[in-house]
Amino acid sequence: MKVNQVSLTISAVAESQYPATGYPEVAFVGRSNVGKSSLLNRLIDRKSLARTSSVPGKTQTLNFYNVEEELYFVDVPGYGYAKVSKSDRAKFAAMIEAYLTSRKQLRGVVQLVDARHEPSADDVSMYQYLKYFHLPVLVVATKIDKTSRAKQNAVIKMVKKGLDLNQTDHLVLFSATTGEGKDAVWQWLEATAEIGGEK
Ligand SMILES: Nc1nc2c(ncn2[C@@H]2O[C@H](COP(=O)(O)OP(=O)(O)OP(=O)(O)O)[C@@H](O)[C@H]2O)c(=O)[nH]1
Ligand SMILES: [Mg+2]
Repeated sequence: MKVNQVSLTISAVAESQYPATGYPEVAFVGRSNVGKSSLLNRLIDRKSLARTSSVPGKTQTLNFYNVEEELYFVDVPGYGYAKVSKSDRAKFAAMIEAYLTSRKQLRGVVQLVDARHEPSADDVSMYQYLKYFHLPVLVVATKIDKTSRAKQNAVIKMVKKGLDLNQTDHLVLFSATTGEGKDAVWQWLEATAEIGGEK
């Protein structure tokens, strides 16, 4: 999909603030600093609409991006960041949980993992959690630009095994830096959110 119009509708911390338009939604989850906001920017061809940072913990709210008045991308705070205080972590967890488990418009979740490392215990928990609630998941192994081509098959194996990836879920190797994998992510998004449009 070629995105012409996209804007941040709201940075929400409570359900009452979620948009009421009823468009399908896709959420982006993953460890802090894994590259969620960067993936989002790459998908919509904007350099920095979603704020990114080399310091983990940048995204602290549920950020709803209206894409072409057709769907929302929801940028979710990262998990597994040790420097976030315990009480803040509990707050984030409750907010994310409420959203993932009760949002009717949520069609699927893009879960990011770092292509350079085995999925962490937090990654595994998150994947199991999403599967428990029967949410379709696209696993994106990102920062693939930091891995040599020769190792790509090994990355696929490592991620599939680490998460015990379900047959029905897909895996895409991705780089926000080079754009590799972008079309494959869009294909999944369009199919999952049931939206049309040319790329
Ligand atoms: N080389 C490379 N760097 C990346 C890629 N994606 C993200 N980064 C870098 O990783 C850092 C974190 O990226 P963000 O997109 O802010 O990560 P995030 O998951 O949104 O982080 P939080 O909002 O803190 O949870 C930034 O310095 C990005 O430039 C990628 O595909 N390749
Ligand atoms: Mg972010």
